[in-house]
Amino acid sequence: MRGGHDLELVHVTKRYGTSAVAVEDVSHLFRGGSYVCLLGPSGCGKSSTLRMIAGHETVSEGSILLSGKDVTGLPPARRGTAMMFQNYALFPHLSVTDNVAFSLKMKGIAAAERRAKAAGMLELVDMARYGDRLPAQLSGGQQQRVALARALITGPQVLLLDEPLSALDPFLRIRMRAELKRLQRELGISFIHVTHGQDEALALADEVVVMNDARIEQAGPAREVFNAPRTEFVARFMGGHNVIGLPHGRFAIRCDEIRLDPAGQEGVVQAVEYQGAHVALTVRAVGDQEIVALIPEAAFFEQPKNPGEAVRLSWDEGRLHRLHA
Ligand SMILES: Nc1ncnc2c1ncn2[C@@H]1O[C@H](COP(=O)(O)OP(=O)(O)OP(=O)(O)O)[C@@H](O)[C@H]1O
Repeated sequence: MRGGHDLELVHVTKRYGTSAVAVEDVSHLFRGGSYVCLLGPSGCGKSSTLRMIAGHETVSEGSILLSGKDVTGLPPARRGTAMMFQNYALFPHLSVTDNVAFSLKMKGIAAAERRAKAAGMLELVDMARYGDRLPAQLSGGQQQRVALARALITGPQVLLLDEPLSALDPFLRIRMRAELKRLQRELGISFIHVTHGQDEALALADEVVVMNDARIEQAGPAREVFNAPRTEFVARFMGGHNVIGLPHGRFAIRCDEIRLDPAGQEGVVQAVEYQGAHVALTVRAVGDQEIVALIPEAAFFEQPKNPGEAVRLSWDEGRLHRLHA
């Protein structure tokens, strides 16, 4: 069933000039009110997809529907979407309030109403005290909140975020991540968030859409994409998995499903990496395959292993996921 503010891509292709396709025949339904992360390596077509949804880039073939209405040819301001850019793109000479109220001014809304609405939005992003400052007088995280308020003031059904956290330091990134999720829940609109980061996608998304080479490789709930990668690319890109070649096919298995077991397969430790809660053991096993075992740290330090040592590994056959080409 197609709900209220579903966004649908129907056979969408993007070509830049005569060069190769950036997005190839992508069809996907983004459910209204969901937090979706578009994830994939550099150049796979994430930003192009987002920019086409926003209307900042033309669609070469196919169509984009929002709430069942074809918005493919509409200008950005008339689609019901809003975009928050990676560099925030704030006007340096305008105060925070005027930046947030800018699109309302363009629409001819009276000054008093603009200021009231902007104040409400600044409240929402916890920036009410900073209305009179200029962007240069704010920290990166604060500028980002202003950019969010500026995008949200148009009342979009879908907010598009292009790598919104990439300019922040790791500590702030985790705080803003929680903030984005809270906002999305409170507003009940869809967020489509482009990221390189697997952790970020897993932490935020109701749905993870993994792109590779201009196409969607896998889409689904975060837990499903992580636990049951369909292809070798997804298994490797999401991380946390081994890809193992066995006589009956190629399989993925989570690194934390591999255990040290005196009755297991033989291998030689190549590397030992302390990761806090776990220790990652890289082991060269049968057939010269590298297998990473994540061992809980207490268990590891009961019987520590060093590079060059022989170990034995095992796993439950039932935890193997067959990979498709
Ligand atoms: N304006 C443009 N003109 C020509 N080619 C472009 C343009 N924008 C993007 N491309 C090409 O299209 C492909 C997809 O680019 P896109 O920016 O959508 O990828 P991305 O997944 O967002 O990458 P990144 O994570 O590095 O931002 C790339 O090969 C890129 O070089």
